Amino acid sequence: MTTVLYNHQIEDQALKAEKIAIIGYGSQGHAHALNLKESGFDVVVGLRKGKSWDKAEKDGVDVTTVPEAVKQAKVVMVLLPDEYQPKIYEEQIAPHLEAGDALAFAHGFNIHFSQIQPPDNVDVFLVAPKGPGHLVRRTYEDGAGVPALFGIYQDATGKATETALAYAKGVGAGRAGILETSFQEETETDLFGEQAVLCGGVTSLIKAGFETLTEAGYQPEVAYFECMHEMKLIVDLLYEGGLEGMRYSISDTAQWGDFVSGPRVVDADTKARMKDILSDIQTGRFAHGWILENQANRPQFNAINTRENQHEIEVVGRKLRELMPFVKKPVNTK
Ligand SMILES: NC(=O)C1=CN([C@@H]2O[C@H](COP(=O)(O)OP(=O)(O)OC[C@H]3O[C@@H](n4cnc5c(N)ncnc54)[C@H](OP(=O)(O)O)[C@@H]3O)[C@@H](O)[C@H]2O)C=CC1
Ligand SMILES: CC(=O)[C@](C)(O)C(=O)O
Repeated sequence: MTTVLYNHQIEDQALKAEKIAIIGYGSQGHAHALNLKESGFDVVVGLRKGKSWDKAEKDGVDVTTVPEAVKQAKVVMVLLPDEYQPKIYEEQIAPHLEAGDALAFAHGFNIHFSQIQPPDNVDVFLVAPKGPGHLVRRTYEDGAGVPALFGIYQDATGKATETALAYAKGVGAGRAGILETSFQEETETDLFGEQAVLCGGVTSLIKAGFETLTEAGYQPEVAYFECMHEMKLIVDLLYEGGLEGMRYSISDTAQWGDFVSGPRVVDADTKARMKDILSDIQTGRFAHGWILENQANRPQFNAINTRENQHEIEVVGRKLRELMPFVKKPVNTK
């Protein structure tokens, strides 16, 4: 596998001579389209009429229908929700792919779990920023970048790696680092990370801590500041300096608490359950459940989402964030 690459190691003139279609303009789509455009690439966005189409037009990017964008482009980056990709691919993308085109993804789910099976005569690659799309955009605007993984599934032209690296540079990843992976490794590690650590793990930990404090009679506002608001500040220190950097900045009292109480919260049983989660991903059990949930029109997803949005931490948090103008507005209010 290729070592970590940066802008100075990546040639992008060939890709700059081609048109890139970004299919979807959501969290990742808007970031890829705007970052690539500002990096000097020729971008067209493929959408349906609606909220994203209006936003793309307002942002000044070239927007058209999905089939038209595919017809115009040499590289087609699919940034639709994973669960919608197979149907839209079959109906609106596949019929318009030509030999020598490139089909790209920011997550390997549908290729790895064989929900999309591309023709043999196109390149298929992955450029997966390791961060939420809105921060891929915000970081780029700040002059920095979010690291990305790239992977090659199919190299029909012999230039798939050159194209993928130029694309990754264009979205800003070359300012941070670009690491080679495979569709299997990106898919399985990304699903594991978002379930057991980043999203599922952290939100469960935050809610459990908040509930422990409020059930003990402490003010919900204090519990919110302790368990949710300060989480970003601690994670910022981890982002900048790892465990050592964070521990340098917190008190020795907090560091001792970290050492003696942390292992009581996350213990060997937790790690055993993490291995079960990884097994569900590797065997396809998770993917199968997600595909069925969407085929049934998301009954569990919608019920849990409603319940989560009504959790006391959300009620308290919305009230407090309204009082703190410095807290950046949630991405869904832009
Ligand atoms: N969110 C993230 O930060 C990350 C996401 N990824 C991957 O990126 C890909 C995109 O995810 P994400 O950006 O979160 O998706 P979002 O849900 O944020 O955005 C989806 C986009 O697809 C459009 N869309 C939905 N249905 C259709 C349709 N039928 N025809 C045309 N356009 C449609 C939506 O437009 P409309 O307004 O019309 O609904 C919207 O612009 C996924 O593969 C995901 O796994 C990878 C890394 C991180
Ligand atoms: C931001 C990211 O990479 C996630 C959490 O895996 C996702 O949104 O898919």
